[in-house]
Amino acid sequence: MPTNVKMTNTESSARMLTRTLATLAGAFALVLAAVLGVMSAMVNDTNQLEATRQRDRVETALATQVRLRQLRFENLQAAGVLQPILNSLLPSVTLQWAFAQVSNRFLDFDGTYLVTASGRILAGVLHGETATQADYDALVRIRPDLPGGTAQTEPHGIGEGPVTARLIQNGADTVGVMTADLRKGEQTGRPQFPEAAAFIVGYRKVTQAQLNEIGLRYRLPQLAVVTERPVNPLGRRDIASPDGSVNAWLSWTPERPGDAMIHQFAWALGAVVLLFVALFAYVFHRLRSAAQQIAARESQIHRLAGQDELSGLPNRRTFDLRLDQEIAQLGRTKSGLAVLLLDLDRFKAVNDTYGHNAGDELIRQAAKRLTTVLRLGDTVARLGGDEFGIIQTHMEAPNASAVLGQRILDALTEPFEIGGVAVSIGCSIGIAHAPRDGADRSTLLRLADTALYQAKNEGRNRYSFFEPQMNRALHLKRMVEEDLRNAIARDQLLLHYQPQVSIDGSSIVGVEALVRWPHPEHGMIPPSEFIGIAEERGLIVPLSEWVLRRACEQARQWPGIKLAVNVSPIQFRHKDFVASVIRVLEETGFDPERLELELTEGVVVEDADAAEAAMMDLRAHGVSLALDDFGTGYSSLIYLRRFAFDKIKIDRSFLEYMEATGESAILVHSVVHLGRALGLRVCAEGVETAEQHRFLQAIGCHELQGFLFSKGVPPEEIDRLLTLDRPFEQALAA
Ligand SMILES: Nc1nc2c(ncn2[C@@H]2O[C@@H]3COP(=O)(O)O[C@H]4[C@@H](O)[C@H](n5cnc6c(=O)[nH]c(N)nc65)O[C@@H]4COP(=O)(O)O[C@H]3[C@H]2O)c(=O)[nH]1
Repeated sequence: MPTNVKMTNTESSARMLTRTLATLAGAFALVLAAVLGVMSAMVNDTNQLEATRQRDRVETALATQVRLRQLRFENLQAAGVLQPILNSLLPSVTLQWAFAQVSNRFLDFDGTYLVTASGRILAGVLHGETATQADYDALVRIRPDLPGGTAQTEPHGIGEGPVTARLIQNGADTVGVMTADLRKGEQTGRPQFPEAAAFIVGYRKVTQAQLNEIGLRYRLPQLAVVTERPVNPLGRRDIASPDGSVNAWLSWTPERPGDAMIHQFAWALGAVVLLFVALFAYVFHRLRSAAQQIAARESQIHRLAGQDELSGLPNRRTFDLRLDQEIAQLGRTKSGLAVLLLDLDRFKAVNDTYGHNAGDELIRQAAKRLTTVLRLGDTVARLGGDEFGIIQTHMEAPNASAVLGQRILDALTEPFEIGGVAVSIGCSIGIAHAPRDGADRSTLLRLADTALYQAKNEGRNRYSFFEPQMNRALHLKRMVEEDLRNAIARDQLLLHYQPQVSIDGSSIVGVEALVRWPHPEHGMIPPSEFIGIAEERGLIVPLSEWVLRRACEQARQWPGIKLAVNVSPIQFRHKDFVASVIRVLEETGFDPERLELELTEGVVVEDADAAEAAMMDLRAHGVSLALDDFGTGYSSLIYLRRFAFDKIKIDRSFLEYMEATGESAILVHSVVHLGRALGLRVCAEGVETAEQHRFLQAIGCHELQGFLFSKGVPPEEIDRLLTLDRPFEQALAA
């Protein structure tokens, strides 16, 4: 929000505190985030490193298994056990026997085969028994790169040199298949001929017991073969199926030393965070109390200096002192002085709409403008809220305060820019003169206040001078207000009802409730004299609720006709208005379809959106709406279209002048046509003559109301009229 006025010290202290705290909180959050970030990175790195190591250990474990077998071969060769089998062309029975000895004693496979390079078995042992070519061929189907298989490649897999192995998933079984190439290494000197033994092929089914043992030895927790792919790539190793696809995995649970570390140090970390929080809370507390002390001292200084903190203007105390001083000077100079009391119009609306900061800014800007319109020696003070006081001194010319009043109005009606929004307000000013109206402070202030009240009543955005009759009028109003309050509380008001009649005058289609106040001393007071006061003095809401409740109770006994009730704009704008109507309808059991609320244009002019919402709400509950006094205000077509009234009531002033001026007749004619075109019912008010009746009937008006048929009458009279067949026959015949 742009601010042209210097910030007060209280504000600067508060802002300083907020900024310091924000910086502190930011630094704290940064340090904490950095510590947590570093720790998390460390934990991740450690976990990752260990997982990679584990992965390597799996490969080592598998390679070691192969290396173990290779060593055995080397030992067998070194011991000369293999030579006789390989070099001599033994008869097959002898070869089988010799090979069985070797494989049983030195090789721990489920099946072992001595095969030629083309895959023919020379000897074989399967589970301790003699194996056949078919047994070997079954193994070749699992691993086609074995001698005699369809794959063209050399046997390969885990391990280097003559002995290699592979893990294969065959159905539900995991099998380790190993080949030892007898042609490599020691055997290279051996004579080669096609049917010579070229490979020893062994296979073994992998069991969980073996995996457990390997897992234990190589620190690979839960090492197992699984058929569901483990998510963590560092916790699995593919096991290919014979066709090359991968549907099984060697899986283990990677160890997470980083997590273990964090668990171990969690308490220490918690303690550090707690320490930081405690430190932050302590600094926060110290800073806040320091700022509060500064603010309290500053405001004390302001008060002692007689200054209003928000606006920077003198405060009420200074204003009073200066006024006393100026009044004391009056006798010595010939010139008078004026006291101006000023209220900002619509200040509350700005505060409510844009918030308190906007309200404060408005006060500051208004204060600044006020100081610019004053002459040297005059005083402007902020008396509280949106109220300002001005002492105008050295008034040689009697109209000087009118000139100042106008200057103030001009200055304050210029739009203000608040938070980038142009805000228009106005002000009301009450002026009292000394010594003419009074010569002491309290009298002058009271009279200026009376004049201010008058200015507001006359429609705001104006200045009023105090005049002696204002006192009397005010006194009268206060008296009426008091009496009216009592009359409502003691149920002393009455309702009269004026019939609304069908266009041919034959029957009553509705009644309009009209409030009456039989005053014990002043007799019957008409509503035109007290509704305004009730609106001004905040009595309209209880009064209206009383009227609606009583009308609903009494009209319950008149089935089939409408009940029209007047609604004051102030009452309508009350936030609980719709709720109170619905509540009264429920409590009295009155049919909402029979209730018609008469609204004036004033209702919709000020806040059209809120009015529309309330009207929709009422209509949704079945209540109908009539636009009263049509023709006296804006008579805007827009209202008729937008607000979906059910009925318009042509103001009685039109009928009054109809006979005198042809123009009124044309207007009435037009309004009836307009109403009909918009699909509304049209009721003419103030029908006093049979001629008016005939005219309205001829132009297509729907309903009539007026003294020709009946005045507002007590409910008993409506009872009687409703029993008659053609209640107004006589009146119409006259
Ligand atoms: N000269 C003449 N006058 C006629 C004729 N027909 C009706 N009137 C008068 O015109 C007024 C019609 O009410 P309104 O326009 O709503 O005007 C009403 C309405 O605005 C207000 N009012 C009355 N009762 C209530 C109420 O309960 N609540 C509120 N908010 N306002 C009310 O006071 C106004 C005046 O009410 P009333 O004095 O009862 O005056 C009534 C009625 O007596 C006629 O043919 N000739």
